[in-house]
Amino acid sequence: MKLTWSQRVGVVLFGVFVLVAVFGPVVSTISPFAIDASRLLPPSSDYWLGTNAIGQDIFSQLVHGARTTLYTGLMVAIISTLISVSLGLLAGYSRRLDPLLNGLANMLLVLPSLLLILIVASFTGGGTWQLILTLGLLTWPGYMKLIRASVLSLKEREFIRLAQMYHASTGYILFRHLLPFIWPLIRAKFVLSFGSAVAAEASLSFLGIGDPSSVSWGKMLQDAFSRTQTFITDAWLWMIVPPALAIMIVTVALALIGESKMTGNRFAAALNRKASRVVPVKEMERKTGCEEPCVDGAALGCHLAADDQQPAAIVVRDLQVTYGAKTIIHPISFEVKMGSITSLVGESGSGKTTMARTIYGLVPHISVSGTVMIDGHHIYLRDEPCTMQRWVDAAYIFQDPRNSFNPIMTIGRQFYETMRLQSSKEQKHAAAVAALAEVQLGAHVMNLYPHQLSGGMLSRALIALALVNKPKVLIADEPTGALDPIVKREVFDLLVHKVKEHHMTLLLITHDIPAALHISDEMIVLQDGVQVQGEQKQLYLGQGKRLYPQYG
Ligand SMILES: Nc1ncnc2c1ncn2[C@@H]1O[C@H](COP(=O)(O)OP(=O)(O)OP(=O)(O)O)[C@@H](O)[C@H]1O
Repeated sequence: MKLTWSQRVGVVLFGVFVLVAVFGPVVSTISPFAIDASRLLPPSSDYWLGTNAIGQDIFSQLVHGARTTLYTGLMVAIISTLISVSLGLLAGYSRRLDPLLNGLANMLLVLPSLLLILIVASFTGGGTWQLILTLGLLTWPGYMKLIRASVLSLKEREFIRLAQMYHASTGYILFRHLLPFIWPLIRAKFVLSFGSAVAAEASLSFLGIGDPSSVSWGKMLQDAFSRTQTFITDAWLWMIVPPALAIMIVTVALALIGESKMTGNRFAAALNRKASRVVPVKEMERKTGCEEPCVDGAALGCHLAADDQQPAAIVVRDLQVTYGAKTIIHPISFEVKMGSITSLVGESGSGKTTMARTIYGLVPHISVSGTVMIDGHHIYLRDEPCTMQRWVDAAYIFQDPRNSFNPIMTIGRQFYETMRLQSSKEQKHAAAVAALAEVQLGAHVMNLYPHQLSGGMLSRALIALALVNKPKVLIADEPTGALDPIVKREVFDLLVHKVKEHHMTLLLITHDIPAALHISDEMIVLQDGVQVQGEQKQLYLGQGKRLYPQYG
């Protein structure tokens, strides 16, 4: 992690006070409570910072006070951060818990926090731990709402939806996929909570709500301000300035460490790259006793294509997709034969992506009616006894390769997560390297992050990722859409070559009509969510040929 100069200043200043808190009480031989000197002595070689109005050593109080103040700050930061993060994650992720947790946070936010802390602290007594708990339990709502908002946006990403679909546990999704994205927020929350707790502890001790049995910087200030001698002599110089300066330096140091440049930029960068990695599944092993599809024509989900009795890899029957009152896909039926290439073409907004996502099971049940089967497995049948294994039975390539990888994980790690056929790390590594070699990428790519690869390399890596589990069916949504024409053609050819080499079934969404006509066994044309047939279809395909001659 590279620190800015201001953060380095913050770390050095804060480090000095941590050293004082740890070693100061050892160096200082005088007890902070001992009253064995004259009153209001100015700084000298015996009493480095002088004495207070009752003859106690101010240096000793300052170093012992550092311990109390920093300990309080640390504990409050830990408690408050833990509560913010866990409640923020739960509220953002769980629709059921959100109203309750968000309502609680809103309620605490509208109450005047200082007044609330004062009331609670007065009732709980003046102990250090009472103060820590009061501050820790009342200062979480602001960041909790920030974390909740981030999770609400992150959970709409493809990689989270896929993980949910394949029954990855909530804990796995929260810790492996969401937590890394909100890590910068957590870091900022911790550092800023620490600073505010130091200031709050000082303020409460100054107001007389603090632990009477321990010494703290706030208590030193309260002591100084309560004596008139402080102001009628020069004593304010050593009674008020040292603790006030210490509080100021520690809070400024923490503010510098937690400044937004460290947190904001990385957070924004992480969030701005839409992370839609493929399948992060832990718990999707095939259930035992599951029938092999299409062994017997009567078996569940088994279907033979009508024309030549070749098994159908994808069966779509009376499929309709509706978002609210809007019908995106009107009832449509078709089949894609095993080992064939079918292209789905149509104008922008005609529903191609919606159709592909629906076939792969990425659209909520509530929006879908009709039947979809992949390799004999129903996609939208509840209580389906034999669930399809994604990336073994079928794989999906998203539109934009740069958006298809999690930006904060190496390519290698993303390969490992999707693998289901290999058990040991060595086997996974070997399979990933072999898949990358198939698309002419070297093994070094495994150690790179997505931003270190060009668009063409990412497209190839995505194809390799799709191939690594040897799926029977591949659905590719404009896999070359974001590339320049030359690389586009190279990647397109590579994809088709690999599909044929591995005898896979390909459902391809593309705007490249001439290329689609060249490679496809079947063409499906969509217009406003309706399948176009006959003369109208030929007319559209003919127009496409003329409009996009560069692809021909
Ligand atoms: N989640 C959604 N909620 C509401 N409407 C949606 C949603 N997703 C897509 N749509 C609508 O569905 C229609 C079809 O969108 P879709 O992305 O499937 O088109 P497309 O043919 O793939 O377009 P393109 O070629 O530009 O990618 C559009 O009118 C779009 O606004």
